[in-house]
Amino acid sequence: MLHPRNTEVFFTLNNGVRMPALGLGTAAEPPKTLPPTKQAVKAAVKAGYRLIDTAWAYGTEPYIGEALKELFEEGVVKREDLFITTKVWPTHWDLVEKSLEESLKSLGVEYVDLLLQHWPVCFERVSDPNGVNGIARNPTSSDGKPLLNKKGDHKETWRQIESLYLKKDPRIRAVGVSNFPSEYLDDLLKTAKVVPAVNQVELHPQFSQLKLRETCKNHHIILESYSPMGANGAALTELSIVQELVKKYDASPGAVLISYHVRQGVVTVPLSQNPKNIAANVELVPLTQQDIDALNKNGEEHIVRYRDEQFAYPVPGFREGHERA
Ligand SMILES: NC(=O)C1=CN([C@@H]2O[C@H](COP(=O)(O)OP(=O)(O)OC[C@H]3O[C@@H](n4cnc5c(N)ncnc54)[C@H](O)[C@@H]3O)[C@@H](O)[C@H]2O)C=CC1
Ligand SMILES: O=C1O[C@H](CO)[C@@H](O)[C@@H]1O
Repeated sequence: MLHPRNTEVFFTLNNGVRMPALGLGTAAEPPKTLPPTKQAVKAAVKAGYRLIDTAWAYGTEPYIGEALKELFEEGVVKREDLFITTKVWPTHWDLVEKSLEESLKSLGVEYVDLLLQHWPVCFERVSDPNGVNGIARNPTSSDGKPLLNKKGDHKETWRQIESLYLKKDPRIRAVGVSNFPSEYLDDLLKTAKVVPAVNQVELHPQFSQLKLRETCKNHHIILESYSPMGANGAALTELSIVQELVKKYDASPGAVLISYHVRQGVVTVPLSQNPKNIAANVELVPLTQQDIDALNKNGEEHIVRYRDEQFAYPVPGFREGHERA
């Protein structure tokens, strides 16, 4: 039986915008900016990817901008065929429009398809010549602890995002959040005028987040998985339950891990700069409901969060499993 490729699957957001199921992740931590990002974006688009996931905080937007310029000039793809996501970092919790303007300028495009609130957290803004556009990405106090803005209100970020959206600002087609647990979504929705279209969170067979899946389903919020390989080191590709499916379907582990999401209506954005892996992640493996249930069960019984952000510890669920601080 023939199956579509993961790059050929699209989901419809709660405002009617179509979002590709598979995208390319481009996270980096400045000042380790990543020129290879440019080549990765070009390889991914040539392999059929239409979604690029980035963020103001990654520092990779200028490299993505260079790749897009060349892809447009070479006639490989048109802007309207792509779906570009960027995000507002907690340093800009009350400066959403400025963040959007800086991202658009770096990307060299007139609009993004999806603007996300990166975290339900507020930081102090501290000057740093090595930061992103002169601002420290992860400001810390003298004791090394995250410099949270105690008077900040993370719901202000959503108010600013939804206000741009409600004004029909042509620079954004859809809006959403990231790293919102169920409790924060429920709270946001008490006052929100716009229901987020997407919630991008860590999600994979070692962290299946069944409660959050239910909350998002009830509100027609599409879930988007980050760290689908288990972040740097791609530990999930070695997981025995994944390896069993690799054998069962004669597939690559990357394809199994991506198909696990796509078959559940979840968008995912693996990071890779390796053309072989970029191509491998495209193959849709016809996992059965039984396979998916087993993977989800594993992710409830043996939870591992691969991303550990100390600044997020005040957010419910982000401290569990992490011993420091
Ligand atoms: N909203 C948020 O707070 C976050 C968003 N993200 C987004 O999600 C993206 C992906 O998440 P990451 O944490 O970067 O990790 P990931 O789980 O995508 O893993 C990346 C690692 O997997 C490897 N890899 C990729 N495909 C592979 C394959 N087929 N076989 C073997 N290894 C493979 C890569 O070489 C890299 O070392 C980020 O680049 C970013 O765009 C990531 C973290 C947090
Ligand atoms: O999106 C993100 O990626 C980084 C890792 O580079 C993480 O801090 C952030 O939430």
